[in-house]
Parts: sequence; structure tokens; C-alpha cells
Amino acid sequence: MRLKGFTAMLRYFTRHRWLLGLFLCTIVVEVAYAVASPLSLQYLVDDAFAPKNVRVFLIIFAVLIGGGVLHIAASLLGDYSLGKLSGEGIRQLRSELFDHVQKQSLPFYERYRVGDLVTRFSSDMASIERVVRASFPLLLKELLSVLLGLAMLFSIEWKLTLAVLAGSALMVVGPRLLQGRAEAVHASYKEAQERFSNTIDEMVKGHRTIKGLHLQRRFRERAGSQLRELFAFGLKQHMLNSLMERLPLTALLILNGVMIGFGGYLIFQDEITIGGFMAFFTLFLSVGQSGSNLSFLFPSLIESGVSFRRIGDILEARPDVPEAAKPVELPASFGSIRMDRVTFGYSAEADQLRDVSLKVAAGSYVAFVGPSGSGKSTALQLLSRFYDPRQGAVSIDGHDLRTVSEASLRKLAAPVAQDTFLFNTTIRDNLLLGGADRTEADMVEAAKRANIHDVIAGWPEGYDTPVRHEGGSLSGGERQRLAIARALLRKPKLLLLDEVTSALDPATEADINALLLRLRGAHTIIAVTHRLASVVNADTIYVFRDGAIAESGTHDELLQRNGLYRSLWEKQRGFHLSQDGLHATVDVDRLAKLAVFEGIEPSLLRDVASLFSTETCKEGEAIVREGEEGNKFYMIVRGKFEVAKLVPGKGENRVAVLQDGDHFGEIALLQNIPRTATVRALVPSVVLSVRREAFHRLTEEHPQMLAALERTLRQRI
Ligand SMILES: Nc1ncnc2c1ncn2[C@@H]1O[C@H](COP(=O)(O)OP(=O)(O)OP(=O)(O)O)[C@@H](O)[C@H]1O
Repeated sequence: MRLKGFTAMLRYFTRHRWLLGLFLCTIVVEVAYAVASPLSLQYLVDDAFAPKNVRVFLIIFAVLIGGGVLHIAASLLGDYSLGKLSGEGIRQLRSELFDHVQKQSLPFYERYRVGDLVTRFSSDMASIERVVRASFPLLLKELLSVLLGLAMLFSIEWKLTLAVLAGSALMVVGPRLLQGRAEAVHASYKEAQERFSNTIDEMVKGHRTIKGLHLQRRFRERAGSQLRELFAFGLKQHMLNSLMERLPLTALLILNGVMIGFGGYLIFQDEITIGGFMAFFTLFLSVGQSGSNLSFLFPSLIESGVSFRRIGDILEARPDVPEAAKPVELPASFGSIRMDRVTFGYSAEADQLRDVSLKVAAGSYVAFVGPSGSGKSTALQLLSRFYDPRQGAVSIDGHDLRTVSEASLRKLAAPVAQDTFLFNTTIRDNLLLGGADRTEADMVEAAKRANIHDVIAGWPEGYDTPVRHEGGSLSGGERQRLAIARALLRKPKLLLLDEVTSALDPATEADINALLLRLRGAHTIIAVTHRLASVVNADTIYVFRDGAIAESGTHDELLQRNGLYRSLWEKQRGFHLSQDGLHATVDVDRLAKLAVFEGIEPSLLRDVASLFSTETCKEGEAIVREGEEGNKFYMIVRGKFEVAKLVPGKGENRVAVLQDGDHFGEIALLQNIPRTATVRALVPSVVLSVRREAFHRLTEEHPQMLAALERTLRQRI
């Protein structure tokens, strides 16, 4: 059992020694009074009432009143010290948990989903709070009452005490037998709660996609089955808890019978006085009550044990990318950043980067390009130190990033990702985030440089416009430009850009590319992109293939080399897109390069080119669905699509990613067969498509074209 959460709590308590001491003293006073008052019955009956001795009665009465006043004072002090102690403890545990989660690196956030963490902060913390404020103090009180009460009972009549103690074992054995099962059921209930929280999280975050793809029913069914699961575990938990609570009470009833029978016998034998028996009986009832209270506490203690363990799991998680003990503070500027023979894998099973070495000099503009999944973004993540290499090193001016302080690295280098996260606050706060030394003028200048100022100024509330749904209320282009403005505002020397223009229309993309060209020199820019047209001006282009660098050089050098870059370039060229991104065309010589149109004369290809029409796709939109009849051939002008196949019992499995210049669905030109996979846009995309019917009209006029096409496609089916 991981006790980190529990020991952290104890540590907070011991930091407030005097409060803890005061609280323990008040408990002792309260319990002593509660145990001693039944004992007074023995003296009242035997020494005051039976002999009618008023003096003894008055003395006992005065002692009882005095003790009562002391008891009330101790309770008030106890409540105060407990309130302060537990409040502080909970506050510190919450903030330690918060800090700890914040310190974690990316793999941690990939391991835990939002719901898993939210449940720890909400329901686990609430159950710990309940225990610390109520159950734990009660446990102490009742334990002490039982121990003191038993000592008193022994002093009154040891044989009777032994008899009832033997019976009391029943009260403890029952709950213990059930404890293991109760713990397991409680843990299952919490996991079911987590699954449901994650569904709510996805439903809220993905509400657009859910509505867009009409997935409400699927989500309703998922939530329905999770709620049924919650109900089943909840019922089990309820029944086990009730059983654990009832068992000791039943045992107590049996014990009462034993005590009255055996006690009566002892009175008749003159082994105990009537007052002694009354005191014994009252005290035993009070000890029994405390014992049964203890058993009532078990469920909440078990529940908190699970919560302590779950919070302990988080507190024990060590950051995968830790800060060095004595980190090097990087200066405000740098000379070069390098990767030396870097090998890295997200998991132990596979390497996503293999033996990658590269050097980027300050002030240069460097691009990482290559097919999808080749490791470009991964390399950028390592340069941002979101992960550490498995082998080799990433360094700035000779300082291994593992040895430098995170704060100084973030000051120097600003990453901008393709999925921009904006906080639910105003545009101004999103831009100024944490930069207390940034002025309004700095902010406006950064927004102007990122070409977003005019847009913001046009909104009724300007920079005070609130952002909703983590940026979902803004267009992809607006989000992207805000992210760039936010990065520029921090005045970083190194900009690490991951596909920042992937969601933009051609006009905005051209603006951003022009901006990058203006920034070069003053800033070092490393940009990951799959769109080669945007990097022709880069100082160095690194071409990635299967996690390694296949080639590098300038655009012209790489074209001359006739390697991977050249083939990617050939694939992407020949398309034309209007500035608003709504109308696309393809050149005849680009069509001629497709295997599917091999052997078709250029004059006919001109007619084919004119048959294509432009389609735009939203992020998440499926343009081809597995199993549906296909009647269109597609070419991607710009964008990114996943190709996914249904695996029975497991859902969809991504088998490929297609990008600018790729094509799919050519079989549909020839015959009507169901699609073998679903093709879904990963970013807003533009495609050119041609329908079989339109194509057939052309092939009817030119049968030689159909013959050529059939020849090629038959070879591929
Ligand atoms: N967080 C992650 N956990 C596990 N595997 C990952 C993770 N991120 C990326 N990968 C895998 O690592 C490989 C390289 O991915 P990476 O994103 O670096 O490629 P890329 O060249 O940038 O491709 P793209 O242009 O599609 O983003 C891919 O196989 C990808 O599935």
C-alpha cells in the first residue's frame, strides 16, 4: 500500500505541534469525563442514595458539575484545534498535489487522462477531508473510550468483564472478514467514476465533433453503460457497508443478554453491589457504543485508505524530465543548439528517432520536413525538452538540456504547437500570460506582427473578448496566429514551430510565412512542416525518414540530389489554390505523374483535369467511409487525412496518414466496390475529386483511355 498521501498528511500535522498537542489533550479530557461519569453511579447508589447520605450526594454532584464544565470547555477547544489542524492539512495536501501534477512532464499527462486527475482532486480529496475532519478524530476518541472504559470495567468486576470481552470479539471479527471485499469494491467504484468523468470531459471538449458526426447516440450508450456499471458497484458497496455496520450491533444485543444474566447471578451471590452493577452496565453500554461507533467508522476509513493510495500514486510519480539539482542558467542569447546522435522512443518497445545529429546556428531558419510519422515533431519536442533522449544529447552552447534550468530554457525558446490551447479568459490575458513586464504596446505590436491585431480590434470587446471552450470559439487560423503572437510577446531567441500553418488558409499561410522570413536573423526559427512550398527559403532543410535524417541542405541542393526531398516536392507541386482556399486546380503534367493515368495522352489529361471539383473538409470530417459505395477519386491539395480500418471488437485502427499531393480512391473510377477504409480529415483540408459518372462520359468518347486505366488498375487490385 502506498502511504505517501497518508505520511504527507501526518507530516503537515506534526508541523503544527502545539495545535496537535492541544487537540490530543482535549480528547483525553473529554473521554475521561465520559468514562468517569457512569462510574459515579456506583457511589451515588451505594454511598449516597441507599444510606440517604446528603453530604456524599452533594460532593459527587459538585464533582460531576465541575467535570461537565471542564468537558464543555475541552470540547470547544478541541473543535477549534481540529478545525485549524485539518483545514491546514487538507490545504497543504491539495497544494502539494497540485504542484506535483504541474511538475510532471508529458509522459505523465499521456498516462493519466483528465478524468483520472480531476477525480483525485474532487472525490478523493473530499473523502480524505471527511476522514481528517470527522472520522479520524472520532477514531481516536472512541479507541481511547474503549481502552479507558475497559480498564474501569476490570476494576469494577473482572469476571464479568472477561465474559463480555469474549463476546465482543464477535464485534471485530465480522467487519474484518468483509474488509478485503469492501476495499476491492470501493476501488472498482472509483475507477467506474473515473471512466464516467472521462466521458463527460470528452463530451464537453468534443461537442462540436460529436454534433458534427452525429455521435450523440454512441456517447449516450457509452454513458448509459458506464452509469449502469456505477450503479452495480454502488449497490455492492452499499450492501457491504450496511452489513459491516449491522454485524457489531447484532453482537451487542447478544452481549447485553449475557451481561444481564451473568450480572444478576453475581448480585445474588453478593459478588457485586447493585450500584456496582448499575455502573458496570452503564459503562459497558457506553464502551459498547464506542466499539460500535468504531465499526461505523470502518467504511469511511477504507474509502479514505483507497483515496490516500490514489493520491499517493500521484505524489510518488517522479517527473520523467527532472530539473537538475544545480541547474545551469542559460544566458539571454545563444550560439547554437545541437542534437548529437540522439535516439529516442516514447516507449521502451520502439524508437521514434534513431541516431539523429543536427546543428542549428543562432539566427538561422531551419525546417524539418519528411513523410508523416517520420519523427519531425518528435525531434522538435526533444529540442523543447519535453522529453529527454534515450541515448545521445540535445545541447545549447555545449550545455546538455538535462543540466539547464527549465525557466531559463523557456525564456530562450518558445514552442508553438499545431493544436493551440487557449485559456478560458480574455484575449489580453491569453497573450500576456505571466509576462508581468510586457506592456499593452508590446502586446499590440506582437499581435500586429502575427497579423491578428486587426481581427481582434474588429471585435466589439477587442482584447477583452473572452475565449470560450479553450479556444474552440475561434477559428483555427485565429487560434494559430494568437499562439504565434503569444510566443513573439515573450521575445524568445528561438522559435520552435510545429506545423503552425497546417490549419490556415493559403492567404494567412502566406502572411505567416512572410512573417517568419522577417523574423529570421533576430530569431532562430526551427519549423516542422509537411508543406515544402513554405520552406524553400530556409537556410537548412532536414529531411526525416523513419526516425532518421535522410538528407539535408538548401531547397536547391536537395532538389539536385534527386532523393526523398525531390520526390516529396514532385508530389506536392502542380496544384493551385485560390487565396481564400476554396478553389483548386491541378496541372496536366502533375496528373501525368500519377500511375493511375499512365499511358493517357496529355490532350485527354487536360479534359480529365477539368473534371475535378474542389471540396473543403472540416477537421474530423470523414470523406470516405469504410463499407460505403465509392464513386469518387480524390487528390489532396492541402491538408492531412488519416486512413482507418475497423478492427472487430477494437474499433478503428489508423493504418496510414495522407498529406498534400497524396491521392486515394482510384478504384472507384473503374468499378463500384465498397470502400476498404475510412478517410478522415485531421486538419481543415482541401481536396480535388472526380466522380465516376463524369469520368465515364469522357471514357465513352475515348475508349482507349478506359483501356489504359483498366490495365493499370487491374494490376493493382
Ligand atoms: N506521444 C506519443 N506517444 C507515442 N507515440 C508517438 C507519440 N507522438 C508521436 N508518436 C509516434 O512517433 C512517430 C513519429 O511521430 P512524429 O509526430 O514525430 O512524426 P511527424 O514526422 O511529425 O509526423 P506528422 O507530420 O504526422 O506529425 C509516429 O509513429 C507517431 O505515431
